[in-house]
Amino acid sequence: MSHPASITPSILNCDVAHLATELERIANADGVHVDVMDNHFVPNLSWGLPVAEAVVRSTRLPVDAHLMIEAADRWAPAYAEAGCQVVTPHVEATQAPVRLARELHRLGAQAGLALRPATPLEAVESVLGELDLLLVMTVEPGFGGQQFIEAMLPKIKRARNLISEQNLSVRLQVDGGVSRQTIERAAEAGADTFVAGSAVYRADDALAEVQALRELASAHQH
Ligand SMILES: O=C(CO)[C@H](O)[C@H](O)COP(=O)(O)O
Ligand SMILES: [Fe+2]
Repeated sequence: MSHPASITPSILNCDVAHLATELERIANADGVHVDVMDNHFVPNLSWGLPVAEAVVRSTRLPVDAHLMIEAADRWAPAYAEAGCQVVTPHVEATQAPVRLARELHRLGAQAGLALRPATPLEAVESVLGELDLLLVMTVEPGFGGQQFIEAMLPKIKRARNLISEQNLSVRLQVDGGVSRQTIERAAEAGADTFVAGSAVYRADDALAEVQALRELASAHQH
């Protein structure tokens, strides 16, 4: 069974000079998605722990940290300590996903795990039971504003099947190119948690955009 559709806007391309105002624009969202990039795991540098802490302090919404960084085992626990509700390192960047998930739980956070588009689901199959959230990337990680990779839809379906077969309640998140044009197909395929960056922040009325995305997703969930 899917969870009710959650919309978690990415603040990657918001106006960081006005962080508090930008967070108010999405006050009706289900969470805030903070993209951490280290210019090694991905060819881009965004921000790290101090900004994640500032976001946690500046919103009442739960914060999910998407860690596009190497040495995830070394750095991910600090995001749990900073008050992020969900911490999502990449499976390609952790040596010990189970130990890391358990460490995140011990620190009071939920444990996520993300997959690059080219990483097969088999990489997480045996550790799904330790997770609260599985993130299937629908763009190559590194930049906002890219086009949704349609070829990820079968992977989302298989991820949903794996979660059901193992009788788990892991959230299935999609991230990258999610908009009114793509969210229905992602929901149909089995996603229940939707990151949308440019679609929300480029809208004149971000609150209305969040609501529209949620309604479209809900209408297409199984
Ligand atoms: O992880 C990411 C990029 O690596 C971002 O979360 C994602 O790109 C959101 O932006 P958009 O909705 O514009 O694609
Ligand atoms: Fe992200």
